Amino acid sequence: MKAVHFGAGNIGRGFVGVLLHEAGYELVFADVADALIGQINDQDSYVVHEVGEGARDHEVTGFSGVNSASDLGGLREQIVSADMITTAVGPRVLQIIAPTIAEGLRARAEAGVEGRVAVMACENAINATDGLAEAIRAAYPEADQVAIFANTAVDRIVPDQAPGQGLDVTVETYHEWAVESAPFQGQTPDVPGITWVEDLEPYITRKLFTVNTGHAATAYFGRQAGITKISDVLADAQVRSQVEAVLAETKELLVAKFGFAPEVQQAYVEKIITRFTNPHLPDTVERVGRAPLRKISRTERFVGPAAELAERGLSADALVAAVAAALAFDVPEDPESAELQARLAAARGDRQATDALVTDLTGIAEEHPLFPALSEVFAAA
Ligand SMILES: NC(=O)c1ccc[n+]([C@@H]2O[C@H](COP(=O)([O-])OP(=O)(O)OC[C@H]3O[C@@H](n4cnc5c(N)ncnc54)[C@H](O)[C@@H]3O)[C@@H](O)[C@H]2O)c1
Ligand SMILES: O=P(O)(O)OC[C@@H](O)[C@@H](O)[C@H](O)[C@H](O)CO
Repeated sequence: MKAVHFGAGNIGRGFVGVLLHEAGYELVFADVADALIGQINDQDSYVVHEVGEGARDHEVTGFSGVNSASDLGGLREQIVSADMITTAVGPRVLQIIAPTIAEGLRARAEAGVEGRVAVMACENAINATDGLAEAIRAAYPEADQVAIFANTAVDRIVPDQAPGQGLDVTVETYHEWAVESAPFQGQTPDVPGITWVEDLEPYITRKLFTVNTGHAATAYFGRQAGITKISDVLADAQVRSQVEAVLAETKELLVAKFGFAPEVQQAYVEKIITRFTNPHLPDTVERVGRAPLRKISRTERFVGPAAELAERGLSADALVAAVAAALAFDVPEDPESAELQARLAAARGDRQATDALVTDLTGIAEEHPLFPALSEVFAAA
């Protein structure tokens, strides 16, 4: 069995790669980072080091790399003979890789390969595979004849890796990979690390609006407090209470929307806070806060739940405070942070312009009940 995995970064090597290797898959990493692909092809193995309680090392072997920008022929060949295609490239990159996957699927159909290849986007976004599938179908309308598309939710904290570590990856012990089973019609691939679920929506929404909402709030409030390491941030009593207030709001929504028992959701929140405070995990507010434009967008971890709370007449004050902290995320090396700061600077002092920015960046229109609160924080930014 062979899996082609797009994105040989933290989650690619430290999560999807190791679970597929342990399920017996040969791995082909596709990435645009030439030096990384060179390293992958030079090495026979790498190690995934878990840190924290119950940690152990996992050796990954049986992999190769293909440069998906410069070796389109090689990539196409790999897709023709793959049993699975996974991605961990970032939600906004899916549109970029879709035409390449479409080409591979077309070649697969032309070669008459039997069996459909499973395509699963492993990104922090609701229904990421649906978006990828739509873009693939736009380039190759017969894609469903050769591929099965399934949405997933992936959860494992994998920080940026220290330079000089080669391909080895340091990760937390915890991991969860939930995938919707329905598209496979009873024939789900045999991957012991995957939890198959009939309805993914509660899983992915709860993951995004608890783990990622809490994580991003920790990063933005933590950076404002001048703290760099994620595990240090929650030792600050004020930041901790801000993060807890944010998670109390998303808890209220998740309990009301999906019927999770309040005590079960509270236990989930507490477990997640323990994961954030793992002192052995070298994670930073800059990594966790990366791409703030994506993180304050309409369906994402702050505005997504805040909008639904406001529509239900419930408070979203803590989430709005987290958006305010996100607007203060000024990290010039992060392209989205640089763009955010430039756009805020251009609008500053002009209420019409800052209000227009609210709608442009968060997708919240003037008539929405969340608009007045967002209007205030954008005007103050
Ligand atoms: N790191 C985590 O803790 C974590 C956990 C769960 C989910 N995720 C999600 O996984 C995805 C990847 O995150 P990450 O932390 O591994 O990021 P990363 O930056 O470590 O890895 C992304 C990789 O994608 C590659 N890439 C970029 N554009 C590409 C393209 N056009 N074609 C092929 N490869 C391309 C990059 O070169 C890089 O190697 C994101 O959606 C993220 O939200 C991350
Ligand atoms: O990857 P992002 O940028 O969507 O979010 C940053 C972190 O919150 C994220 O990578 C978490 O570590 C991960 O989602 C945990 O499962």
